[in-house]
Amino acid sequence: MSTADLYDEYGERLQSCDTQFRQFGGRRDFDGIVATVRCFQDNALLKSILGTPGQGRVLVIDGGGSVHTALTGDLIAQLAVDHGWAGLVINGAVRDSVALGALPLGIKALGTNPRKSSKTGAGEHEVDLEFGGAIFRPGDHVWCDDDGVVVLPAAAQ
Ligand SMILES: O=C([O-])CC(=O)C(=O)O
Repeated sequence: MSTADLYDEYGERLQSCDTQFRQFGGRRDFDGIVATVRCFQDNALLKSILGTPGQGRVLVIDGGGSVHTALTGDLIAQLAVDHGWAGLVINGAVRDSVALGALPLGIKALGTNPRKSSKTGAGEHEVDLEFGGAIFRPGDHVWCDDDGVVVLPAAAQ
């Protein structure tokens, strides 16, 4: 179902994220149960999460809107594919964008930067995130397509 059709069905029970993401993955329509991570210019934590079974979930990554460093490149995205993740929603940047477009993974992000992120592991996993006027809680359902990113709270399902 498209995000617009979902909005028509659920109305304001559905949250629509105002952030104007770009599409980078080889899958433009993707959805799944939300997992979350918050990290700022550091991608060791999200890499470790994407190395665990995704079971069709979407990892929502709040990088604080920074496009100063790339939070994901082709190696981390391939790790996500190999572990069964449906997609990534990144409030931050990616790199290796041409290679990302060839992967069977949804990837929404703000933009690109070739600069690497640090690898300290700083960040928080499975916390509630808020950006673009939407709240992403672990266990919610998120849908993404060319029109946007919408979230249905687990409580409204
Ligand atoms: O290692 C990194 O920081 C990200 C990266 O380039 C990749 O996933 O290929």
